[in-house]
Amino acid sequence: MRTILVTGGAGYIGSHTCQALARAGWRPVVLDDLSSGHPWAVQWGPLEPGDVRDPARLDAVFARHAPEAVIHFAGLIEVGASVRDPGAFYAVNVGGSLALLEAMRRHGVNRLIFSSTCAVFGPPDRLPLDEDLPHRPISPYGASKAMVERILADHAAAHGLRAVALRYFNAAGADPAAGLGEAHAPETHLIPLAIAAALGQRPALTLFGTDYDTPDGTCVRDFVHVNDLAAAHLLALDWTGREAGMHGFNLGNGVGYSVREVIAAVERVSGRPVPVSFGPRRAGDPPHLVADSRRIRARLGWNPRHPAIDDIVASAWDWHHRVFPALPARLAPPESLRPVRENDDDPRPATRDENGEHKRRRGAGQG
Ligand SMILES: NC(=O)c1ccc[n+]([C@@H]2O[C@H](COP(=O)([O-])OP(=O)(O)OC[C@H]3O[C@@H](n4cnc5c(N)ncnc54)[C@H](O)[C@@H]3O)[C@@H](O)[C@H]2O)c1
Ligand SMILES: O=c1ccn([C@@H]2O[C@H](COP(=O)(O)OP(=O)(O)O[C@H]3O[C@H](CO)[C@H](O)[C@H](O)[C@H]3O)[C@@H](O)[C@H]2O)c(=O)[nH]1
Repeated sequence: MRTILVTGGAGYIGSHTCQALARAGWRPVVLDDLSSGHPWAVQWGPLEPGDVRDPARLDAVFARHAPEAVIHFAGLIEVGASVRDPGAFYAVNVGGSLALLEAMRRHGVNRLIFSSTCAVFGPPDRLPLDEDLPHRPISPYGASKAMVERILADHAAAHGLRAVALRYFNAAGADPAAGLGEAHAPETHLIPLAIAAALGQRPALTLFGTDYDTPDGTCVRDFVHVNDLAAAHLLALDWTGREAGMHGFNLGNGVGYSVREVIAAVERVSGRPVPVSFGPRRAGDPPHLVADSRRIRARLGWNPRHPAIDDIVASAWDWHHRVFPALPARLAPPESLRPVRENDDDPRPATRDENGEHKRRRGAGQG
């Protein structure tokens, strides 16, 4: 069986991708510090707890498992947090990628798939967003990913790295049958928050800005099912077996939905109203992001199987209202590995110190 290292494989997109890798005959070894990931999401190979920035830990994992390739999901993900705490984002996203690349070189591994983002582009000059647009990120999060893309291109030229950067648009949906779904804490993403509001778990969903220059005044995003993202990683992996160099691909369905349209989809699927309140714009949010994914379709043969917004929302709804609440407590992380969060929405307990305060394992504003 072929072994692949998956950093951040205990997280949302990483866990779905590990399932796809296992189905394709790979043995995914997950390196994750569990700062936002979950042991219950690691089901298809070993979990190696650790920080991707730790060279000694990386050396031990590479030596023990001898992976052929790497998929690098580990990182901080929240645009708004990156505006408030940019240093943490550069440290983890850029520093972690550099440490990983050096470890790959030390261990003779030269195939890498990297989780990039549409946020590398910033507000674009044209829509939909194709790969030829310049990188002009407006958030530290987007800038950190753009820097890593540049670093990958330089490593490809200097060291023969074969890399694919997949620029996801908005990952959404779940695979409830596999026991997988989105479980960020605190949650910041639109669809899970709208579902939580429909379920009465929060008083209302706050609309961040209703005065954008878009058809209904709210931001427009391109939501792509997480299993369609997972499938793209398999195709990209094959590609690095054939093609030299570093290649970036935009990955979305090519259809935009406004925040209000997503709320309407949650109401249709759940049969419940989503109470809303109105707030100011969120820093770092571009108004309109829709992918032109013709390049990945043509070159890698990517073809999304769940493009309809109602199907995406229905899988998320099933996960959030039925599967996630029923996860047995024994699947919670052991105390020593348990991530500590502030404003924790997760019903399972977090580590607290003797004063009852949440302990934080690191200073980052983790999303
Ligand atoms: N969710 C989206 O819509 C989206 C969009 C574009 C890009 N991305 C990128 O995709 C990747 C995965 O996103 P996700 O939504 O699955 O997030 P996630 O938070 O669920 O997963 C990230 C994983 O990385 C781990 N991690 C974080 N810092 C680490 C470190 N220093 N060392 C080891 N592990 C660490 C976390 O514990 C978590 O399991 C990220 O790189 C993110 O920037 C996500
Ligand atoms: O409570 C909320 C949450 C979100 N939104 C709005 O809904 C839209 C989508 O927001 P998300 O937080 O769900 O997703 P983002 O578009 O901000 O973020 C996603 O795309 C980014 C690139 O822009 C990053 O890649 C990031 O990791 C990924 O989650 C945005 O306009 C946001 O302002 C609200 O109105 N209220």
